Amino acid sequence: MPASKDSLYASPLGEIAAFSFDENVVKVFPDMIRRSVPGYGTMISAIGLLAGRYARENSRCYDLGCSLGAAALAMRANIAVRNCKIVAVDCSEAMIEQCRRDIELAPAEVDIEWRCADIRDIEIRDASVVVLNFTLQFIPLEDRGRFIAGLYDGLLPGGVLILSEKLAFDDKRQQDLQTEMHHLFKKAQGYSELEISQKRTALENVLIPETFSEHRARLEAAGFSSVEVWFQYFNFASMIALK
Ligand SMILES: C[S@@+](CC[C@H](N)C(=O)[O-])C[C@H]1O[C@@H](n2cnc3c(N)ncnc32)[C@H](O)[C@@H]1O
Ligand SMILES: O=C(O)C(=O)C[C@]1(C(=O)O)C=C[C@@H](O)C=C1
Repeated sequence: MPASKDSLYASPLGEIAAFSFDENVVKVFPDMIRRSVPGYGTMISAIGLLAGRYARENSRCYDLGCSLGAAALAMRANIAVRNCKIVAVDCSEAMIEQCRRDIELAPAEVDIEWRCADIRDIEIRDASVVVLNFTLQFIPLEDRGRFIAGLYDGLLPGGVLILSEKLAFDDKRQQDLQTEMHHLFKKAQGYSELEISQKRTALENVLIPETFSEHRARLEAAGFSSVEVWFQYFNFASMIALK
């Protein structure tokens, strides 16, 4: 399906519903995420390279909150080991249906299993690579610790977690500046003030960002021995956590 332009928030909306990954978002998602997340394409390419480096024979690579499967596809293009399976999970039926409909898999290639499930409910096991590309931010705060601890247990020794998130900042000047720069990025991508402000309202209490220190503390508490930011563009960052 050709990607359509995102104009979901272009006209004034009387009441702004909480943001959800429904059929309307699915139709415009590739355009929406590319024009909303600074550095998105760079992060997807790097996830492919990291999967090529870390994927192990007889293991699984997980794309959790896969949306339309961009990270899963980047991993598939880079994995060269045998008997390594990609498991791509999303709780939005509209997203998973689109993946199943659109993504052709030649039998010889690395297998991708598309699963419609809540990532808090699945068993993660034998994982050499786990990707959370802008997904943890949508999980209720109180569930994040237990979820990351389970994910850590499912990683093989030497495995990697790639965690990309919208960040918050303790310092108010940084918070204001990074938010302003993100909005300027969106404007430069063609979004109007109205689109930016209505989307912001829709994401309130739905996307809950945390600081890098909070992410690092949770990852270390779960057992990760090394956590670093490898990419940041304004308030969007991607971390590598090593088991
Ligand atoms: C910003 S999108 C992720 C983008 C995608 N990873 C990419 O790289 O293109 C967040 C996704 O997480 C999914 N999601 C949010 N909470 C979830 C949960 N508890 N279980 C499974 N998927 C979830 C949403 O349905 C949505 O598709
Ligand atoms: O913070 C914003 O304004 C966003 O649009 C960010 C964000 C995200 O980080 O997931 C929110 C929802 C859409 O899926 C695409 C991008």
